[in-house]
Amino acid sequence: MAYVALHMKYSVLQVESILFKTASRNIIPNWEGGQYEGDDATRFEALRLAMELGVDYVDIELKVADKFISFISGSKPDKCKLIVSSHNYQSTPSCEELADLVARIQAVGADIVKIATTATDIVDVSRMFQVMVHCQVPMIGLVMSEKGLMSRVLSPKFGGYLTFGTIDATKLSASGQPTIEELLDIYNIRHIGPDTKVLGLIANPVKQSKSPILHNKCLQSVGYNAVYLPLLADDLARFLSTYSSPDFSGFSCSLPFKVDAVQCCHEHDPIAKSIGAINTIIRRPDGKLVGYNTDYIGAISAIEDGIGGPGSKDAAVSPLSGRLVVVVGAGGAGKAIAYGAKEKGARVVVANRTYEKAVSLAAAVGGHALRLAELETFRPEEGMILANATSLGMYPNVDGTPIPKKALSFYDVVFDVVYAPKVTRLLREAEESGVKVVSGVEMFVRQAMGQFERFTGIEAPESLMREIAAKYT
Ligand SMILES: O=C(O)[C@@H]1C=C(O)[C@@H](O)[C@H](O)C1
Repeated sequence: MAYVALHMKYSVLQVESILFKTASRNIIPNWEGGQYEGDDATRFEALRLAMELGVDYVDIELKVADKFISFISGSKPDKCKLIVSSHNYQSTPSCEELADLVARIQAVGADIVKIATTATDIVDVSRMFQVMVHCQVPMIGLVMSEKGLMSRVLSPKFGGYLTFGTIDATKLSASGQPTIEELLDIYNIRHIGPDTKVLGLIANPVKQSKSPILHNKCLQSVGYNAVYLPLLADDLARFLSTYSSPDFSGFSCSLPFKVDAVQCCHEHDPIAKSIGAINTIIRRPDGKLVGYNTDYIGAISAIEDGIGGPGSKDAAVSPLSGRLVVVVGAGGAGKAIAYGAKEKGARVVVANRTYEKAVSLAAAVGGHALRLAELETFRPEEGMILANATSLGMYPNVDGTPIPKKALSFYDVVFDVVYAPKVTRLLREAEESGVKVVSGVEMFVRQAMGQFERFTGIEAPESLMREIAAKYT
């Protein structure tokens, strides 16, 4: 498997096509987590031949490095650098253990140290970063699995010698590996260096999000030195306290952390405080975390313009005024929509799987609560508006929907916060029932505009955001 390694030298990247004998798992020996079951002599001979053919690097496992160096009896061409590697497919050791491993690899005569571990929690990556920034020799430090992605993209920021990307997304050599195209075109890795700010979406799941493509393309368009990452976290507070550097300067916050985020922030925008949910966290230079909610304006303005046409969000009297809005879901997005609908003069009904949460949110906005099952027959009046604020229908569970199709004809307008896929089962069935629909893509773009301006202090490039959202959702 030919590998393309993105080689960072003083943050100038050279994309080099390098044959790594052991880079691809199907020729990493099985005792190092790969699939190669042959003998070392055959492997060593192939590496020796590769050096003769002029490869820039040869990568050999620490366990057999002494044996390999004896095998080539010191006849390594000066041009070829020897990478000595260690793979851990189960976990990421402590900083001390990683530092000890660096020393052991150095001691066998490596030109470049390479340590690849596995993240069981996204905070594991911070230990690799700590060892990399203090390493006195060229070092490749990578943390495998989806939770380790930031180690691959931020390698140039923390002094990594190179990072790996696969040419074909269907043929990874290690879990969580991005493609070369993603590294270059989405993460703009050629321009990542020690001063690059880190932004990202803290959520679980996170793979479905289009925020990375949206924000990274817009950051590049305005020349702002930051990269936006999908951050698959298990605990919001632990993530924020681990990555506490001012360089980690702004986050989108989504399922399931929008309500937790309130307790994690030191200060809150008044609207976010009233809603009781945060989808945008800004770390000020003094280290304080400030919470905002851009879902509110994103969803409500999308629904208003969806009901009354473009510009209705600015009308003296909101098209929502006096209407009955049924909000399905009492989590972060549901709180934002229920609060926003009330602010716009609507009457609010909240339905939620956990009825007590529906009762609590309904009480907060002076509305009523429903059990999910009651949606099937709930039809107190004409002209109602339905807003789905659950993740039902979100990729990959695209067959989910919060309400039976036959009940959709009770509504004038149906809105879905879910934007991946762009046309959810709920929106499809609403259209089939002759109901006006408002896509979650509208909310997604509008809430992202507010976030972008908080992240950068620069007005969001709306037309570019709409172009990207149209292309990638
Ligand atoms: O990228 C997403 O899917 C996130 C989804 C949301 O609901 C927003 O509040 C976040 O800001 C972005």
